[in-house]
Amino acid sequence: MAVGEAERILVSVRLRPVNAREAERGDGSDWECAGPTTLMFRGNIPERAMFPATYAYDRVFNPECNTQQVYEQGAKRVAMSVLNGINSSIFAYGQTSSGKTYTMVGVTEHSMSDIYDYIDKHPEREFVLKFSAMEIYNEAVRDLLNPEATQLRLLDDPEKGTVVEKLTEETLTDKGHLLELLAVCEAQRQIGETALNETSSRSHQILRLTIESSAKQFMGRGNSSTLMACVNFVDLAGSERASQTQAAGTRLKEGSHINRSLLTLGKVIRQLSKGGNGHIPYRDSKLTRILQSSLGGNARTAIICTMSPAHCHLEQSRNTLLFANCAKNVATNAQVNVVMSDKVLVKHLQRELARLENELKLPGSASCRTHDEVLREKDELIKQLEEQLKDLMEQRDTVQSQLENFRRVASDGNINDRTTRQWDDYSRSSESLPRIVSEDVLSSSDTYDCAYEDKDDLGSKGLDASHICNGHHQDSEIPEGIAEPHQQTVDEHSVSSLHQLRNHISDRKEIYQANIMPSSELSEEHCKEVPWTETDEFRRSHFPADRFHAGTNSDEDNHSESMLDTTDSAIKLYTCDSDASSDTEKTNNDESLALKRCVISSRDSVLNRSRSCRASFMVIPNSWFDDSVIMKMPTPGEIFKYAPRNPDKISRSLYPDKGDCQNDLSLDCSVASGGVTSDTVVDKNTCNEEEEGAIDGISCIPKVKEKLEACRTSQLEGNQYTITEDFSDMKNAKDIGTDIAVTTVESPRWPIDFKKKQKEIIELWHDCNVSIVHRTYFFLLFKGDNKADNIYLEVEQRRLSFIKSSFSAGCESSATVTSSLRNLRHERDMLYRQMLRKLQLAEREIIYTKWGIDVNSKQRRLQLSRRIWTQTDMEHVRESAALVAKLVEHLEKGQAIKEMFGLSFTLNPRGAGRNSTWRR
Ligand SMILES: Nc1ncnc2c1ncn2[C@@H]1O[C@H](COP(=O)(O)OP(=O)(O)OP(=O)(O)O)[C@@H](O)[C@H]1O
Repeated sequence: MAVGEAERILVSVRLRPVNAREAERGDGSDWECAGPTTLMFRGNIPERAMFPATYAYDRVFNPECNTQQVYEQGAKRVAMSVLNGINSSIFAYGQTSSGKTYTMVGVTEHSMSDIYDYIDKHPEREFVLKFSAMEIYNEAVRDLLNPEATQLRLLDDPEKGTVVEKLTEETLTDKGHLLELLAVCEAQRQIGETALNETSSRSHQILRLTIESSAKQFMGRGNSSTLMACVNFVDLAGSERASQTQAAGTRLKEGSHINRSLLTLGKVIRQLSKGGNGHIPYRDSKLTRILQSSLGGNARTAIICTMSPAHCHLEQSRNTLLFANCAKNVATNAQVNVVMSDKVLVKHLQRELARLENELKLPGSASCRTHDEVLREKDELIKQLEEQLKDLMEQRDTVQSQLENFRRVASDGNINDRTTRQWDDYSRSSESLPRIVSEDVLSSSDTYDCAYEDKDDLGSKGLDASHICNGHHQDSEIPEGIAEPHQQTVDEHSVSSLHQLRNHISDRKEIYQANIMPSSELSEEHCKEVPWTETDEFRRSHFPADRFHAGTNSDEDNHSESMLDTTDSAIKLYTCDSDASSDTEKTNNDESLALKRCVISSRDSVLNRSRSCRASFMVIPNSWFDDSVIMKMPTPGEIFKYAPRNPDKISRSLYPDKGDCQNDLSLDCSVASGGVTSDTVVDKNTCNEEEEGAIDGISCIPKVKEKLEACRTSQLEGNQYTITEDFSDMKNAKDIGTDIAVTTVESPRWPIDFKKKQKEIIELWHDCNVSIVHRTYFFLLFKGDNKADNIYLEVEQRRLSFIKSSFSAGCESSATVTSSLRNLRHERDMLYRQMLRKLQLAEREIIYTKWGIDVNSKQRRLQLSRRIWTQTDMEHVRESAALVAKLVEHLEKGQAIKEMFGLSFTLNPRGAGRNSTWRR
């Protein structure tokens, strides 16, 4: 086998003859050699079938074989490798009295003899032989050539591996010298008498011959190289059973050390035989540490396993054969060890350098391929990045052109300008109130559920009249709240309604909330919200008049008025229409504040939106600025009117006792799927099969079923049942694309819950360093006068709770917390700058005074910016919101808003997709 190739340990098994003691006991031989490599079990034992009958090794030697043959066929090749600069080791392994020492003495002598023969035959080379010998006795290393020496230490050498410190190394003068030293070793070795062996070796003996050789003709010129290797002759102590050796005292102690180190050797061999990168416990014994390089390392190795064929040693023999089986699978990695002179080393290195250079030049060489691959990968990466850049630029161009388009449309006198002007007029009429939150401050952002968009920005998303609120009637007024599948037509408002509305307007601010979504989703997405924004026509066709408590226009008008009357602080939503002129006309006719609910669409837009977002222009009341404003709840009659189902039934459901509905809850689930709409009202008294069936069709609302079940139970028990749970799950159902409108008719207690939730959210904003502008808008927009607000608050509260828990659990990197604080500071800086621009001197002074800031202090603006939204009490919050709304009115669209919203709604951009940069 060529050097450097994977080799395996050469394993042979030698059977010794049955000795006199065994023969006396009549212990016959269980084993015989079936061939040069096969050993067979011939014994007759009951459990025979449990063990293999034949064993194959590199060589097997029957009792008749002499040691010469064993050496020739089982060790010579390995031993002689040392002359070629290859480390080698020859082991004898087996139970006590099996013939290890007998074999190793012979093998060593034959090896030495052959080595000297070789030296004699190669006069052209100069050989230097060094001899050392040690034994490991009771886990102590002893120098056999220096008996006086104390226990030797083992050192780890980075180049040589484990070395035995201060081990005597004799340079041999001739063969006779070697034989003398061998005799010394034999004399020094620990031997003891056991029941099995009168001269039992009680230690592991390692005889080491190191050979250096150089070609004589190059010696002394500085350009010679030397081969250097060593050969180990290892005579291991024999594994033994105390019962068999009848060991006691010293012998017992020796035996336990022997067995322990042999056990480690067995583990090492077993582990090596498995291959792979598992841990090899070399360091568990001195024997394996010293022999580490000979076991699976830079060495050729031969192991001669010796066996007694006697039946009484069957178990030990089997163990020996198992060890041999493992050993034959151990691969070694023998190398020629060359010691070079400096000159040779330089030459060698130069040659190596030239070779490597050639490899680099030649295409197809291993290293070139590696470089090529790396280059190819880089090229691909560059290509990908270029494509991404191109995409992004295209998207930017598209958005820009859409913006231009929309601006053109807008400048043609569309309704938005007019609406804005009208609204400005209205808002100017109320000096004491926060001013309109400007369109400019609201730029596209998809950070949060709601992206804020200014009117011009609608155009930037490719919105023209046909894009906006496609599929909705232009004059559909949507009474606010997800719950109500009812809507009003602006045209149908009576003059008095408009008048009332105008009065309300004076208490309101315009904010709009616009979301971006692909146009392909527009109609579908919008339709998902149809149950509460659908047209009259649709409503009439699906909900015949007889199913309504008030099914006529007149009734609706009444309702409209009623709503205006009763929901003083309600947010009004108007769908934007595809026909701008109509809208304008409507606006003119109504002279009402155009509160546009616009779903903005752009297929090309890279600005995504959450499905839970709604795009709306909203007028928000300033009721939050005034605690005294208490929302009026719909009367039971109004609730009744909204439910698109049999009024009698609902009436029964809601008012079983003719009026008391305070603790009832009814769920109206309009499931629009495949053109089918089914309505179900659930309450404690109407849990009938019809309703159950309808609800069964809504697989995504398990809570409804639970409530039904609870209702039924309650009915059976005759108890009143109250459902006060939130409806976030239903909101979720809507979000995931199920067309469900949930109408909740619940206890008028919910405004109280709203206040509580609002307070919690304010605390959470504070804890989570949420954007000030976000807080402001949220605070102003969601005032709790409808169920939809409750859902938004629920979502907001849950999200913030999650963020807070993530912060406190350390789930989020400190960088996220830090960056949110940093962003908050930037936001305050922005407000600080805005103060000078947006507030008149007198106005500023009033505000400073109001906020307890010395009007003459140098840092008054800074102080003010640092105080906004720092407390969680309602008065402070209200003041902060009012001030921020005023300051952000005319902010440049884009950067500021991105920063502001970037910190609020995403914990961490990790894992964000390609559009993540857009999702702040
Ligand atoms: N192949 C053989 N032919 C003849 N006699 C042998 C052979 N092998 C061993 N013997 C004899 O068996 C006895 C025990 O042998 P040896 O001491 O070599 O065993 P061991 O394995 O070294 O035992 P221990 O582990 O106890 O040192 C010796 O008297 C030896 O001469």
